Amino acid sequence: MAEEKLNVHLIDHPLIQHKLTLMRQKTTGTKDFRELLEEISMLMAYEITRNFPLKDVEIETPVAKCKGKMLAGKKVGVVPILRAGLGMLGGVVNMIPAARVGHVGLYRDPETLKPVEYYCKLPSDVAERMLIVVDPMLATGGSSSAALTLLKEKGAKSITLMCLVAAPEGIRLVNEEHPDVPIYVAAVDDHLNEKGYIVPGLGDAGDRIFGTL
Ligand SMILES: O=P(O)(O)OC[C@H]1O[C@H](OP(=O)(O)OP(=O)(O)O)[C@H](O)[C@@H]1O
Ligand SMILES: O=c1cc[nH]c(=O)[nH]1
Ligand SMILES: [Mg+2]
Repeated sequence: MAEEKLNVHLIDHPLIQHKLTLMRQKTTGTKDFRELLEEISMLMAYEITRNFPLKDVEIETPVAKCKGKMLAGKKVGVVPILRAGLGMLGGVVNMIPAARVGHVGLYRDPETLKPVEYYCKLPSDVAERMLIVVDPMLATGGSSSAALTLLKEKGAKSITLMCLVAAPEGIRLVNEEHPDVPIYVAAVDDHLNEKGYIVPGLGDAGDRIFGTL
């Protein structure tokens, strides 16, 4: 992938790599898996928001008046892709507590690997918000791409996609269908297997988060 010009950013902070390795291990149970995903999501949100614009404000401390900085610009919306995206929601909202939350429900048909939509509820001002779409797994890219298409149909203009583990196939598809959407990932894995699972990946994220294995 390295030589291609792709709209993808790897967030490979040592804490994230360590926690992701723990998540990948098949012996890691639901409680730890969920906690680690929330912690990584917080760290990724911290990185994604690094270039958020600031404005000067005048404040008064208990000691003196002074100038400070506060976030300026567009308000944020976080959109988890159900179910597994819910595992990343808490971490992002911890970092951006004023964010509104929309939900897009999609599952991947196990035979065709195509996304099937079953739910959509978004903030009414979605066109004015900077949306962060979260889903731990970007495999074929079908689910994320369908979610981005749906959000654009509903008026979204500014979207970032944040995934934990991606396959090169998924990055390529989302880049092709949504070149305007930057993708942030904690790892780019090797390939997809014949069932569309990311290799080495971490298995079925939704099942590991919710204990439905
Ligand atoms: O890139 P793709 O090939 O579309 O695969 C990735 C999708 O598959 C998983 O969801 P799943 O269908 O397992 O639903 P779930 O979150 O309800 O478990 C995952 O959370 C993504 O949404
Ligand atoms: O590896 C994969 C691929 C799709 N969905 C998952 O949860 N894991
Ligand atoms: Mg699943």
